[in-house]
Amino acid sequence: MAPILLNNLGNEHSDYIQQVEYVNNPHLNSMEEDILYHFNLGTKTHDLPQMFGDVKFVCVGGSPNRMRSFAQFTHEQLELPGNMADIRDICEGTDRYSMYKVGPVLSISHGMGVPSISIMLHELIKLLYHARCRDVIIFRIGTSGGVGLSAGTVVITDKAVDSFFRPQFEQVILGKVIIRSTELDEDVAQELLQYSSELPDTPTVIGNTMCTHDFYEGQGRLDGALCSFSTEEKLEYLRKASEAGVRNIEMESTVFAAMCRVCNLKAAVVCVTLLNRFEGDQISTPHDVLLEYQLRPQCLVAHFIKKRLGLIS
Ligand SMILES: O=P(O)(O)O[C@H]1O[C@H](CO)[C@@H](O)[C@H]1O
Ligand SMILES: O=c1cc[nH]c(=O)[nH]1
Repeated sequence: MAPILLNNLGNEHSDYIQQVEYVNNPHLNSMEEDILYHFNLGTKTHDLPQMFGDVKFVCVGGSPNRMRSFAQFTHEQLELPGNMADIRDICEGTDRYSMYKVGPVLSISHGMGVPSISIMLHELIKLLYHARCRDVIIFRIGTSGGVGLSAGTVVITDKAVDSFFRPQFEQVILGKVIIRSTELDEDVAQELLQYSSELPDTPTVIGNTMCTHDFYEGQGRLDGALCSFSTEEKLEYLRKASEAGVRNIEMESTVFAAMCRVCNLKAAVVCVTLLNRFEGDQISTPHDVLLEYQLRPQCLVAHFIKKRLGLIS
C-alpha cells in the first residue's frame, strides 16, 4: 500500500513530505499556514518552492554586511547574469536577519550567539522543507579566536565542542536537558581542506571548534567588564582546550552542528581566526586586515561551490 502523506500546507506536490526530511516535527503537517516570523515569509503569503526551490548551498554568518558581500562575491564568482545591485534583501520587512539569493546560493545572517542562530535555523530549515529543496549543503562562514594558531588561519571544524570540550549541545526542552550530538559532515570537511590548498593566502587546518555562550568571560578573556580569574588560570584553560584538540573559539557552532544533524542537512563550519588567544584578548589588528581575513572562509566556500557546480575542475 502506498504511504499516506499528510499535507495541509496548501502545497500541491504532496509527495515532497516523503522525499525531504529536513524537518523533524509531526505538528507541522497539521498547520494550515506556517509563518516564518523572523524572515517575514510565510507559506500562504509567499510561493516558497518558486522562490527557493533551486537552492543547493546555504551560507550563514553573523553579520548582515558580510552576508551581503558574500552574496555579491558569489554572484561574480558564479558569473550569474544581472546586476548585484538589483538583488534585494529578502528579509527587508524585518530587521532581525538579512537574506540574499544568488542562483542556487542562499546567504543569510544569523546574529551573535546560540539563541540568535537557533531561531534563524528553525525558520531556515522549515523554509528549505516548504520549498522542497533537496541535497542542500550548509556552511557557517565566520570569525573566531585562534587557540595556538596565528591570526588569519582558516579552521574547518572537525567537531564542535562545548566549554567542557564535549562534542554535544544541550538544549533545555520543557524543563529537561536534551543532549544532541554536534558531529559535522566529514566528507565536506575533507573536501574543503583539499580545496584550500588550491587557494593563495589561505592557511587552513581541521580541528575542533569550541562554542561558548559569551565573548568575554566565557572565552577566558581578561578584558571584559567582569573578570574573576588570573592570567595563569586563563592560559591553563586554553592549554587544556588545545590538548582536547580545540583550534578555535566562537559562539554558534554547537547548535548549528546539532540542529543540522538532527534535520539531515550536510553542514560545515569554516571560521577564520582573528588573533591567537595565547597572545592576547583584544582584537587590535587593523580593520582592512580583518576584512581580508574574513574573506578567506568566503573564498574557500565559494571555491567549493564552483567545484560542486562543475564551473572549475
Ligand atoms: O564572525 P561571526 O560569524 O559573526 O561569529 C563570531 O563573532 C562573534 C563575536 O564577535 C560571535 O558571534 C562569534 O561566533
Ligand atoms: O576571539 C574571538 C574572535 C571572534 N569571535 C569569537 O567568538 N571570539
